[in-house]
Amino acid sequence: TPKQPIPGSEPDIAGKTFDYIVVGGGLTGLTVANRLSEGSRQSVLVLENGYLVDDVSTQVPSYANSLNKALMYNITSAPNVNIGGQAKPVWVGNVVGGGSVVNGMAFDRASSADYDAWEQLGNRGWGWNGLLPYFKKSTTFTPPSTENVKAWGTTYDASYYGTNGPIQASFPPFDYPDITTIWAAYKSEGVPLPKEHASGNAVGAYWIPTALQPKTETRSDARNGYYDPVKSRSNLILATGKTVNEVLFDRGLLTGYTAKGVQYVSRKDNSVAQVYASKEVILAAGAVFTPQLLQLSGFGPKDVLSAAGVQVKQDRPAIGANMQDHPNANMQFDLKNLATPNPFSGQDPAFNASAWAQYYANRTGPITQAHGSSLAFLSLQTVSEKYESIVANIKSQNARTYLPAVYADSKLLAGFIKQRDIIADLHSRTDAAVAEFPMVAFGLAIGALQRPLSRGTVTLNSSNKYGMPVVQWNTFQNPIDRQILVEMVRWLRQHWARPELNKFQPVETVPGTGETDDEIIEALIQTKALEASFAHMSGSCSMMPEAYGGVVGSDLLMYGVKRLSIVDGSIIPLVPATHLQATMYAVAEKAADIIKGRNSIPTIPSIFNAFNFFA
Ligand SMILES: Cc1cc2nc3c(=O)[nH]c(=O)nc-3n(C[C@H](O)[C@H](O)[C@H](O)COP(=O)(O)OP(=O)(O)OC[C@H]3O[C@@H](n4cnc5c(N)ncnc54)[C@H](O)[C@@H]3O)c2cc1C
Repeated sequence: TPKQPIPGSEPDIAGKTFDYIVVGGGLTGLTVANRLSEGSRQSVLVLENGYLVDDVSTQVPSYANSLNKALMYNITSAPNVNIGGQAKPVWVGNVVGGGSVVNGMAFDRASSADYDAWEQLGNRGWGWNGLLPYFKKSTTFTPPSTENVKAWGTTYDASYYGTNGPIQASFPPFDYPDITTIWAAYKSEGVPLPKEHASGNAVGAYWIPTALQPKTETRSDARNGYYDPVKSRSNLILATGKTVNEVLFDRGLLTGYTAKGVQYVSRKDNSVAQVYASKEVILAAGAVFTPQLLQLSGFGPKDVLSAAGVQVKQDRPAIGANMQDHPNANMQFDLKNLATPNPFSGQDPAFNASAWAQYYANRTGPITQAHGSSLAFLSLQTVSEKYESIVANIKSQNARTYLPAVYADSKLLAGFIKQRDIIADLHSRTDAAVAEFPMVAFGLAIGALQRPLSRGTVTLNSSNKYGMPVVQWNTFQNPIDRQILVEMVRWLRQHWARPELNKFQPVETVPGTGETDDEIIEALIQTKALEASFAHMSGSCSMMPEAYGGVVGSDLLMYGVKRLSIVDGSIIPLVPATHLQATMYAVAEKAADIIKGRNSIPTIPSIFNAFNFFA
């Protein structure tokens, strides 16, 4: 059971002014705060809703195999008619470190094509080449041990990783024996086997590191990587248990809206206070709460704001649109003859006790493992013989048909059409993945769709604007997403019928039935095996040109206002085919450089500034 959170000290911040205010002390917020407070010249305040939590559930890798609900928000999505009216949990960390403290610890990247797509969407400098230095800067890589390589055949190329970044990427000194059999099936299947997925070629079956501190075999996260080592800096203040509920603006006749600070509620006593930023307010509240905060502040679709009783400052349909994730089918196979140990061995109290004793004695054994180190990300060509017709259908669809109502906005629609063209291209290629199949040593066979065409929304709750926002993924609104997921189910069925896996005598139990597309989807719905999310919410305040429905530009400044930037998962314009954390560390590192760069320019005398001569 997690220990009670530590409220920490209550810094005296109310009414004060800082150079930067960072809203959200999660993965990206702590990364940016660390870098901006380097050199002790700039003051940085981080306001985080959660608390500092130190306990076994946040540190020991095997805990990452279950959901740490105590440290997450309690949110359920809106019901979705396309998945049988089901509402799904929305997983977001509510703790200092955010998602990095509760996530599954998988530490991987997408292919270069996924990031180059961001640049193609009009974001100069945000392609693979622009991000690679920041992937490196954020990370320290420790290669797998010689024994590990010998036992499992782990491959890697250290040159694509960093050597002294705050986040530790390493390999647990353990895997289950059956993983070798699972790998044998992939190898004989003829899928690509890249030596190192982090090279920009992340298509095929490959080994990935875990966000894991190799000396202690404990979680490496934004809290212990980016905050703890610098928390004594006098110019960096973290205030926990603070819920920011409004960005405050000055409004000048000629200058428009300029962010000047934020308002927050202290969870301890419900008191309300304001703090001010002289340089920038930086939003890092994540893809669910950043759009909510902007809408609470008067920026968003005007019907949504009005319905919730928020005065509209700017009608901005794009804020809360373009939301993406990785919807997935959780198939299950009953497997016989699992080797020992296997992921169920921990149910035996004696085995469990010895595993913990081994972990405490020498940091080895099953407790060191989170979700494992083996993944398969495959292209559409590998997954489906119908790939050509699927791509043709994407191109010939009327783009507006399968989008939420807010896409009546012509800019949002233009952005979607541009994204759709890129998706069609990536779906037709072999150097970008469309499907993830995590490799595990038991019968859970997940297929996660990597580049959906359906678009979700995050909007204020009209009956309680300060309550949890309405998250609607609109999973499968676009029938092509559904079709590809069905093809992935078929691919998994063929995979489990392979001779290399015969020893398990696999019997599909979930969904267990279904031959046609409709039958498969219906069976997945009935068995509650369809999930809307891989906890990879992104895109809800996208970085794109304004003409494409972007909310921030490639400088991360929000359009239409001044001194307000966004650095979290909401800026991802097109969700990449990967788990998100390594990407978000790189994004936040790059964001910090951009923000530092623009604020080190000598200040223009205010008289000129007021008239916007140099803007
Ligand atoms: C259960 C789970 C499993 C995951 N598994 C993996 C994985 O295995 N590998 C991987 O690569 N990625 C994984 N991820 C995804 C990854 O952790 C996220 O993409 C990443 O944390 C996003 O970073 P962020 O900074 O955008 O948001 P977050 O890390 O979520 O940070 C946002 C922070 O803002 C705070 N906040 C929100 N609203 C307010 C407000 N109004 N006022 C003050 N503070 C606020 C939140 O409490 C939170 O701490 C997982 C995520 C989850 C939740």
